[in-house]
Amino acid sequence: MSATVFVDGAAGTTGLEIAERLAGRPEFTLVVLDEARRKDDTARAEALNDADFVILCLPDEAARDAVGMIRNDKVRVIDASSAHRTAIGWTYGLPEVVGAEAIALARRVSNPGCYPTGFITLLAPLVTAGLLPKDWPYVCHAVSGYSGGGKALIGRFEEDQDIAFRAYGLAMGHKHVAEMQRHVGLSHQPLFAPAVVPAFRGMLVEVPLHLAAMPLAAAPDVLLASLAETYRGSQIIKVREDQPDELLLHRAMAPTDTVELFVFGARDGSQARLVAVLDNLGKGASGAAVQNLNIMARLDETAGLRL
Ligand SMILES: NC(=O)C1=CN([C@@H]2O[C@H](COP(=O)(O)OP(=O)(O)OC[C@H]3O[C@@H](n4cnc5c(N)ncnc54)[C@H](OP(=O)(O)O)[C@@H]3O)[C@@H](O)[C@H]2O)C=CC1
Ligand SMILES: CC(=O)N[C@@H](CCC(=O)OP(=O)(O)O)C(=O)O
Repeated sequence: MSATVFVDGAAGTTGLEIAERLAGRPEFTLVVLDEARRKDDTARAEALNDADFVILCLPDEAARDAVGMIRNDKVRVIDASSAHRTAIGWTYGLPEVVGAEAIALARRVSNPGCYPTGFITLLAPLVTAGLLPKDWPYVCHAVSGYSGGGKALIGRFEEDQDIAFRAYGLAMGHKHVAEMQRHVGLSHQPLFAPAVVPAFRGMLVEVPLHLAAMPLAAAPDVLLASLAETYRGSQIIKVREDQPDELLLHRAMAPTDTVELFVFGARDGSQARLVAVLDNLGKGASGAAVQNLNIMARLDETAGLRL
């Protein structure tokens, strides 16, 4: 018998891509509300309580409200918003870091943010292994395609074709900083400098490191070897052992649910640049939600993914 999956927010950017990834999967029966009822709280409450799985693709406040509407304790939730990423009672939905079994057993799973997916997959294993310090003030630069900001930012970039680069988060305190700190286990908040470029999807997340100035930092080749060992066998997180001269994002990037990790090291080992390249709508959102759904339903975790 197939499990029912209600996608709340299915008309949005993330929700649409989850529906695409689930289409044609016999293990699941997809439930979405039609245009007239998709914001009707009575219809939503019914769907939220009737489904085996609920995937929330909503703004944070609406996601919190949706969780509050669930009265049936059998319903299992995956929240794509940032509402519950450091909340008590929620499992952080990054199986490569928290372990798939924790997600398989959870009733409440919070999908990671797109930028934190890059930051945490790069740093968490290295800090846990003691190859980089946890009490260092890390910096994270990142650029994202404009679909990362949902329908509102898509509308803005498609209306104003003159924007070449948008730096933002300039007041600090971006909503992703808390989960970046928590799920790497850092003593200090990272300084996060995000930007948007006029490409629909795709992102590059970078952690530059002054290794020579850090206490107990391993050499770049040791960092690379550790990441390669951590993700050996993963079909989703691929550690690239080469050091290309440049990394490009393309305006018409094909959707992917993979993450590529790079370690660029200075010849004398004094500096390194850790870089993750991913699709904000893939492992950064919809692909991660489907991977977590597969794990929670104890199916092949890569089923329906674009690898
Ligand atoms: N886009 C991305 O790359 C990523 C997004 N996320 C997160 O996923 C969530 C969804 O984002 P995204 O798809 O980009 O956003 P969108 O703005 O594209 O979609 C959100 C959808 O939610 C609907 N909605 C808003 N309020 C309600 C409500 N009260 N009841 C029912 N539906 C409602 C909106 O309706 P309407 O169409 O009428 O506006 C819209 O269709 C957000 O929390 C976002 O932060 C996480 C990682 C990456
Ligand atoms: C380009 C852009 O605007 N990106 C969004 C983050 C997208 C994302 O990861 O969504 P969550 O916040 O739910 O994690 C931002 O910076 O707010």
